[in-house]
Amino acid sequence: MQQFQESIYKLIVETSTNLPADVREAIQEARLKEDAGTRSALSLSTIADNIRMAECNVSPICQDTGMPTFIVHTPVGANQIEMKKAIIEAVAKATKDSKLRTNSVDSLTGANSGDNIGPGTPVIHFEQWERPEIEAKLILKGGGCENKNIQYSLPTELEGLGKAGRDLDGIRKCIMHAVYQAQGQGCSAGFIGVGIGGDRTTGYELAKHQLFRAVDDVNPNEELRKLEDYVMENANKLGIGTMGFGGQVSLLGCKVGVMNRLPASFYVSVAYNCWAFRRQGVLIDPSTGDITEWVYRRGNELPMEKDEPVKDAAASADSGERREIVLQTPISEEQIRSLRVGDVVIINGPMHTGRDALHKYLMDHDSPIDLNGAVIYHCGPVMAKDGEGNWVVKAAGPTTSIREEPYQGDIIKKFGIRAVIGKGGMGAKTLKALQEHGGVYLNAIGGAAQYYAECFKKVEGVDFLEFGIPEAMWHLQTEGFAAIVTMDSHGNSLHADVENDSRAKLAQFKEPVFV
Ligand SMILES: O=C(O)C[C@H](O)C(=O)O
Ligand code: SF4
Repeated sequence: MQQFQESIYKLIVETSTNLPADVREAIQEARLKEDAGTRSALSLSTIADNIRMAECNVSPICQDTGMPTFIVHTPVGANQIEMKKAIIEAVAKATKDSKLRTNSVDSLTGANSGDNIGPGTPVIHFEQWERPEIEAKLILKGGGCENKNIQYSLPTELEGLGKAGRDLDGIRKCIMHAVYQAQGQGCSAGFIGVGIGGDRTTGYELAKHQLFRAVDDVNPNEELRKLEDYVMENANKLGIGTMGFGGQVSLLGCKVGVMNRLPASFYVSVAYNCWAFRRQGVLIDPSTGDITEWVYRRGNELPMEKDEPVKDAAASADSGERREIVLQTPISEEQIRSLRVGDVVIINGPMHTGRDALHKYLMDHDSPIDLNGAVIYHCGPVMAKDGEGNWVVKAAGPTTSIREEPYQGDIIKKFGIRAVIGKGGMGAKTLKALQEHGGVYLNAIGGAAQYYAECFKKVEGVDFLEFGIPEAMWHLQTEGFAAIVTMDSHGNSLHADVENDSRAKLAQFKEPVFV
């Protein structure tokens, strides 16, 4: 069992740090489709850089290493109880080694278990098969894209698309809507797994299982193959683009499965996965516990091509229309008011992380440090201690900002914050506060956790470690953190623009296609 545990550990490390070749291929193709110099193209090169860095550093591609979900096939008679224990041990070790973030949180108290072990985590499904080897597959699907999953109950009425009936065309509309409603918040461009039928639980399960298909496979069901092709061709006409910046590619893969349903229910369940589509699998020899084969082509088969990173390319992009502005924290109101949507800013100086627990806390408590002119980074990093006991940032991309929408505007005003960095954009209340107070929202590239971790030169301190590592307030000395102004202090929001634009585009898919 010791060797089996070691093999599972290798599977976890590979999944978290080395994006498989089929996923890389889809990202490379997207890069070719985006016009050079656009925000989406620049973001894709940062993503490519990040994939390369994660592989090279053997560190998480994205700081959110998700809900570890294993699907294990075992020969008849194999001891699944012992295997489960070994998988749990391997998860705990991978967490200790900073290959996984501490991601298992008590839902009632908010306490982080610290090792990814707890009721319901990790998720392990066993199934027997009549083959002699063990197959273990793993998906690490993060919380931001999980939040963008959606389940439709047909018949229904869909925004922009009208009636969706209990037929293939109704299903088509649901899938188009699913891509639209995700916008950039699940770190588009994304992959979707779709489950048709089942009940509420098995429908979602089927949808998630579709994500285990290779990106380049062909659906054996002719009708579903046509549906997948249709979605791949048309979803990209929505213009959402990488991170919701607008662009040619919003979807990188679509896989649809079907199962029977009850006469009264007709669910279409959609599992949305970000570009950081981390899934891998291994075949294991039960007599030795050794890995005999990898299930998906590994990342090293397809090196990501090098390109200029966003901060270097941005200045020359779009024939000088895009400005690059270097800001030193604390930032003045005047500096902030001079920024416009589309500007690239490079931040130097102290920065502070803060996400869900901190925002809730700050509503009715004081801040442990002066936040006047400060930059708050919506980020739950992976942290580790070095040989001397000092904290180091191992992975630190942005988290979805919209979750802080109920608090953000009030907190900006209460503490004098000048810039908020996150991803996916924020809503009307925050936009109003940015305008009134003089603040900006800066969009970083979701999932680019290695790329941003390099900008944090020193950990100055931490508050609220009792919230758990991801939720604590980390004080970070920052150098060269590049982000794009997507909401400014003049009432402009790129997110609102792209959403309105894609809503209008969605309407072109209203007419029946599969009749
Ligand atoms: O939890 C995180 O760090 C990020 C999350 O996956 C998100 O996409 O918002
Ligand atoms: S931050 Fe983005 S890339 Fe990372 S898990 Fe969340 S949705 Fe995926």
